[in-house]
Amino acid sequence: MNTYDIFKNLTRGIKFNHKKFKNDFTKSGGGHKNDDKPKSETNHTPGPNTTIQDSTATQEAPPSIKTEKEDGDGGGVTVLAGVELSGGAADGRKKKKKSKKDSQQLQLEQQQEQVNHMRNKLGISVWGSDIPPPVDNFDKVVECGVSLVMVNNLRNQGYQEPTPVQAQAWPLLLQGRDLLAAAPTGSGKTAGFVVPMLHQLGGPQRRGFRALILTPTRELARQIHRECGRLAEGLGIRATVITNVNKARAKYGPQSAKKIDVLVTTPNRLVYLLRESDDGPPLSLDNVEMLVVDESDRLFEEGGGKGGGFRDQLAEIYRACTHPAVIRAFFSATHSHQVQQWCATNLNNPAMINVGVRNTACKDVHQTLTFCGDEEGKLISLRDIFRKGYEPPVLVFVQTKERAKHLFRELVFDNLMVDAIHADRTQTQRDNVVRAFRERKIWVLVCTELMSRGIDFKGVNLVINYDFPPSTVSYIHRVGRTGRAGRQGRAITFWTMLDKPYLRSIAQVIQMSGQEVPQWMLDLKKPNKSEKKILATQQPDRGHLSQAVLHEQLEKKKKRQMKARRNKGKKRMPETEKTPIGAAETTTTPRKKRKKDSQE
Ligand SMILES: Nc1ncnc2c1ncn2[C@@H]1O[C@H](COP(=O)(O)OP(=O)(O)OP(=O)(O)O)[C@@H](O)[C@H]1O
Repeated sequence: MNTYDIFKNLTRGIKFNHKKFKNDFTKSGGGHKNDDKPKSETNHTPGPNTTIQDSTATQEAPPSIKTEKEDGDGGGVTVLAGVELSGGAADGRKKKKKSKKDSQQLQLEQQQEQVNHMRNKLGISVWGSDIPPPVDNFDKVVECGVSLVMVNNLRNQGYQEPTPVQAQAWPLLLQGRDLLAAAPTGSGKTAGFVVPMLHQLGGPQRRGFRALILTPTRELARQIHRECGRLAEGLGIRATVITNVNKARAKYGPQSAKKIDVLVTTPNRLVYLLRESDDGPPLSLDNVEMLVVDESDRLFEEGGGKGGGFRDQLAEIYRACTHPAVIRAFFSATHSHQVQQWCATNLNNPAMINVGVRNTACKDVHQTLTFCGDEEGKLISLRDIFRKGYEPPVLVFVQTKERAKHLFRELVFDNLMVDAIHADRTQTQRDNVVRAFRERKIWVLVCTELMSRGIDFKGVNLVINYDFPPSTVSYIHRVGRTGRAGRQGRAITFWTMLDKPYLRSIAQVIQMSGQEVPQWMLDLKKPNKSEKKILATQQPDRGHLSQAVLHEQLEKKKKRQMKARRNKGKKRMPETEKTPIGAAETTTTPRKKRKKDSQE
């Protein structure tokens, strides 16, 4: 290759600006063709836009290369489209950078548009910085680093794709972000935190508890424990649930606890164990890398457990998780402003996600409100539903454990295969009832608020709110025991005049989930502050569930009174020890009078 060839290659496409470099051009004898120039090249006739970098070279710009004029800027030398070298070189660089930036920006905007479209389709809203796109199929989940073993475990459960909450929560938690997630009942929140948790743990490490899941009830803790087991199959990770604190003390001692990676429990049991002080607490949370609070709004409530409310217990547990890089995740079907505020203040760059319309009932549940007049009317309506034919299993919610007992006694002779679950039953009884209901040995389960949250009974077809729920949050969770994982369900809520002040708010929740309610219910007066307070703090006095219950209670009362009278008779002092008649006044002087007398 001679010098000309080298020069030609180097200056290919370069244009010379005659006007700008006129003087230099004249000085160097411009216009004289180079003698070294090959014949073929000399045949080129420079056109008006043909640029010449040096008098020695004449080059026609290739069609792909833009000329200055095409660029609309008369000052520079164009080497490649949009890139100028001399004259306006700086401008050109800027322009190139700008257009590169523009195209990158455009690409980013297009990607964001696609992500937004996907989120809209899945009903996901997000808050926080750098939220990764949702993973809407299992291939993308594998791309995020989740092991094939775990994805196969998900497929073995019959799951075909992630649910919306999983699609958005998984990539966030896999990145180690703190998270607050709200998604409808039955939308797969459990796997939403269990999958990234198991991924985070990797495999067994014999370092003690490395993940902790808190739930408000023992039943829910057991259920989550079971799900952990199913999804951890083949990973070697072990999970446990605290069923008995006394056994737990021995079981989770310094040696044995090391084998178990995941602890699922209610806060009060854990706090009890953490407070053991003689030889230090029997279990340690120092190695917990992931803390999950399920039903987080419930666990932020002040009341709710022995030894302080849930919130105090949660704070104690939170303090005991001392690992510097602990990931914290809060999940619930109902969003609480209080939890959101707390998370925004106390978590590390938290992400917040919401699926569907906030604080509304699952849209797959067909909901109705039935006026029953009074308590007798409710019982008649209930029997009517059963008489007309129903598809078990059915959950019937009542206000208190006493009412659960009474309704059970009413229904037990109706040939319904009925049982009841409430806090007065022993843990073994509760476990047996839950098992029997899952196995369809029980068709109708009378229950209290205890069963309203989180419990996943497959295929519950009907929920009956026999007693009006105490709040919209309670309503959402109760009716959410049906219509799970995309199945259809039905919920009937009985009401009497006692419930009228609170009818409007429940009617609104039903309307928000896309269903029709009579306009007059929506037009009812809003409960005032004091009514709201009363509803939130005390249950309405509903009287007796039925005449039979009333009769039974009267009988019981009579028996109690008779027994008390008998006991009183037995306790009377023997005749000889009786106070002399004259002294009776002094011994029976009322306390108030005695005090007054002494003051005098
Ligand atoms: N990806 C999925 N595809 C299909 N079904 C799923 C999927 N993930 C979970 N499920 C099923 O959905 C049902 C409800 O899941 P889960 O109990 O986790 O709901 P949840 O959102 O926690 O409800 P709740 O708010 O009532 O606690 C379960 O039976 C579960 O097996």
